[in-house]
Amino acid sequence: MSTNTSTEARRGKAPAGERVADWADGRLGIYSLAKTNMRKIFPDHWSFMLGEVCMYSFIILILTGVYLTLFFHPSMNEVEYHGSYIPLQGQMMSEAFNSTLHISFDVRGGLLIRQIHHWAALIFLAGMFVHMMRVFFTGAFRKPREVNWLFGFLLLVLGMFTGFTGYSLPDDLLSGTGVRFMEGAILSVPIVGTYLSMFLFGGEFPGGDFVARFYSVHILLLPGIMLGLMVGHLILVFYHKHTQFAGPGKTNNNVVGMPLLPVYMAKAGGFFFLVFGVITAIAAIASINPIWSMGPYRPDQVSTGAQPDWYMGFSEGLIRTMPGWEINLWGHTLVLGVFIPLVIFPLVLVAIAVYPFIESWVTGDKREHHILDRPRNAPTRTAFGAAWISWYFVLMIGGGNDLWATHFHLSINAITWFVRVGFFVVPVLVFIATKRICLGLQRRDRDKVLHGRESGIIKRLPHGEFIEVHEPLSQDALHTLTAHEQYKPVEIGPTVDENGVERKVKGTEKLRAKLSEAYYGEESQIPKPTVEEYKEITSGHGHH
Ligand code: HEM
Ligand code: HEM
Repeated sequence: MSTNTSTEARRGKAPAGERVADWADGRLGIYSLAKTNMRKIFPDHWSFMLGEVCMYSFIILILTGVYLTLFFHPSMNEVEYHGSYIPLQGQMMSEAFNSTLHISFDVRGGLLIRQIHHWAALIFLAGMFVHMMRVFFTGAFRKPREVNWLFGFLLLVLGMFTGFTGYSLPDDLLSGTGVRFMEGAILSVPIVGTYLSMFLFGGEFPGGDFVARFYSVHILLLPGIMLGLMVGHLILVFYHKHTQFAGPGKTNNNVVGMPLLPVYMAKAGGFFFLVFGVITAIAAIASINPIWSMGPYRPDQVSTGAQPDWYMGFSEGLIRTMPGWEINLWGHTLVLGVFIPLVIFPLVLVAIAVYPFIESWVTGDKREHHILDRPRNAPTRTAFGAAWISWYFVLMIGGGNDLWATHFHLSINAITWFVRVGFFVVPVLVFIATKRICLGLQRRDRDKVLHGRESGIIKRLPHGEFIEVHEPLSQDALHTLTAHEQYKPVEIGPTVDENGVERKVKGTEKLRAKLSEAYYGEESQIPKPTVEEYKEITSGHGHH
């Protein structure tokens, strides 16, 4: 203490900022925390900004959501409308709908904030979708990041349900139709369906409770869990350190990039305002969910062109295109036309969650990976990803079959049949095409390494032959194009033991060997050039 006082006396009083920092360090240990973390290196690539888009749109959702809670009344009590929107004057409606009209027409900045909230939700989910694709196609989910992939997956699913509960709140004709859809799906569950529905709606649909219930789920429960998961997600990104693309000087044991402070923080701060600005500009220009033109919800009415928000479109597609099968058993009806889609719905999503574990089982690869794959170098994975996306989009076409029919003058039955057939056929075609494209790109890389880049310069040789001059690649480019590993498929191994006794090969072993062959067999990768090949061609014997 005395030394401190004497140093202080010698130097004069420390600046206020330093004193505050010292005060905080004495209580929170911020110096050592900052020392270890503030200089943390982040690699640079545009696709690493997608995670940030999710984070910023989530923050925007919280900020605008809080503003909306100040004026929104989560109640289904009937009231008569007396606001400034003339066409609905005197109509009976729920307080929820009434207050959303009030937000839209009478609260200062209300409509803009509502629109920002809704657009941010759409962008949040799109951001998560694309971010997930980035992580998937580059193999960033591999060890040690599988748990973080699961955190992300939960964020995606919870995000979808938060969005669903959100757009159900205003209690307009469109949102009510969406909730009715959900009620139908719940009712199709054998034995417990009716009880579940009674429990959720507090009696016969729509009852008088669901807006209030969805409200607590929407503003507290789900965002609370998501916030926790997001913090966990980011802590894990910090803990594992970020992955990076292959390149000179980049290895599995280092990270090449910019320090968190000041460079990355400055960029991230700017990027937050950019995302906020773009969402606000969209919200100010493009109308979204104009509930006044839909009117209040009445269970005996359905709005035309009813569409859920985009991320729920695939589930709607499942139901709209499924044949209306029903079976009657002992006086009970099992509505397979709704129940089967209800079962497929989580399967489409769970396929995402389990993928990292399936891939590591199939490939037998248990090592850590911090260098990302170029999608072309993992053709089977890339093909699976593309097939899954095509599946999702085929179902989305099914979800909007009425709009496709009216906008493109098509028969609704033709679209339904297209989706039914496409559900099985399109992913297979996309899988095959993607794999071929990846292999083609691998061949091109091989060619570039061995023969150089096509320069577009045509030369005529003295004897009249025309040739295109190929320029050799730089050492950096050569490294990047040949840095990927090429695996060998896992094999079943000897089927007789050391005593010559035949052992039983398990079905799972056979499956694994088959799948592994599909991942890394001869058909699934083009051998990358070897040093010998390169030397032979570039030593002057080659012709370019
Ligand atoms: C992941 C986060 C969230 C998503 C995806 C989301 C999505 C939505 C959507 C799509 C709507 C319908 C908006 C409309 O009227 O057109 C909505 C409404 C609403 N949200 Fe959220 N929201 C989220 C978080 C929050 C949070 C954290 C709060 C409050 C703290 C909140 C409060 C509200 C309120 C009060 C409404 C009803 C008012 C209205 O519909 O205009 N939201 N939300
Ligand atoms: C609220 C939603 C989410 C937020 C705020 C978020 C945020 C982030 C951020 C900021 C990063 C680091 C920068 C980057 O790589 O983009 C990251 C990395 C990561 N995210 Fe997300 N993410 C979300 C959803 C998801 C989803 C849906 C998945 C996958 C299902 C996922 C899986 C991952 C993985 C595995 C990493 C590590 C990638 C690497 O080190 O290369 N995240 N996330």
